[in-house]
Amino acid sequence: MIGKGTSYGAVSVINAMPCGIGSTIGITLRTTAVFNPCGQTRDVGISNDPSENKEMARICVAEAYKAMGMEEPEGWLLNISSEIPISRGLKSSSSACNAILSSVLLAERFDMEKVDKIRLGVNCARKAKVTVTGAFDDACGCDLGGLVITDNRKDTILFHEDIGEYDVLIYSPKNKIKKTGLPLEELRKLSSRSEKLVELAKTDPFKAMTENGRMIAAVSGIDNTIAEIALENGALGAGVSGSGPAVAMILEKGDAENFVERSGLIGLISSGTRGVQE
Ligand SMILES: Nc1ncnc2c1ncn2[C@@H]1O[C@H](COP(=O)(O)OP(=O)(O)OP(=O)(O)O)[C@@H](O)[C@H]1O
Ligand SMILES: O=C(O)C1=C[C@@H](O)[C@@H](O)[C@H](O)C1
Repeated sequence: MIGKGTSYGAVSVINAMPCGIGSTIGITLRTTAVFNPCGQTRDVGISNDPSENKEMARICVAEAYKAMGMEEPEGWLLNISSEIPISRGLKSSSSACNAILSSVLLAERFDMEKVDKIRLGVNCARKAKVTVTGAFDDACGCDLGGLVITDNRKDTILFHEDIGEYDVLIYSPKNKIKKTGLPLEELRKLSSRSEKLVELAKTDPFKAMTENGRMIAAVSGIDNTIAEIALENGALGAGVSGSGPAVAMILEKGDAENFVERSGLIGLISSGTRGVQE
């Protein structure tokens, strides 16, 4: 049977690299994976970025079969298609892990608890070395929606709540930032400042997002000017997402079009918050 899995994107409220606790807001950008166990070769296609590395996708398929206690078939076809640009800080790898695992489990008609599937995806990302902490915060934001705060050292959810509907605009430059070569030592020095944002995120996630973005941008040498322009023009929160270079902006529902006119910012990706999914 052919299996089709779907997951979504997320933007950062707190980057987990400094203190191990991270937070995200789920957004509506979508990733789809279609898995077909057939033939004699194992082929991966990433439609939105064909030259990207396929190792993580292969690991997801192998780990899904291991988790099901089944032998991986000799041949299969996997195609992933995503609205999320890769390696910009927009949780593309987490979303892809979730969608790929869902597609394989569905193809084999195998039931797995949602959070167990998310944890399996996080371990695939670790194995593929595309993450620093495992990014359980990102993976939960992508699959569960709403606002999540997680402890990535234990892969546990500390907080999960709906935040209502907002427009989300994203500035996603052409350059990619990979997980190798990040200033991890400098980022870890932000640990106590980052811990203070955890309580703030529960009551004012947009302010936490703004503060986090300023902190991460300063230490990583990423340009946060777009976020400051967005805030001057009425964004409720704005900042570098993940390790960048993308900048996410949260706006009142229905304000995106006027915001673009007011701010003069162009070439933004348009999305919205995604409500809590059980
Ligand atoms: N849509 C996708 N399909 C298949 N593999 C993907 C996809 N997105 C990411 N990957 C895998 O993850 C790697 C990129 O991981 P990286 O962590 O840099 O991206 P990201 O998840 O977009 O970034 P961030 O964690 O900062 O949000 C790619 O080289 C590829 O192996
Ligand atoms: O690779 C990681 O561990 C992470 C990547 C970024 O998206 C961060 O925002 C996230 O909190 C942790």
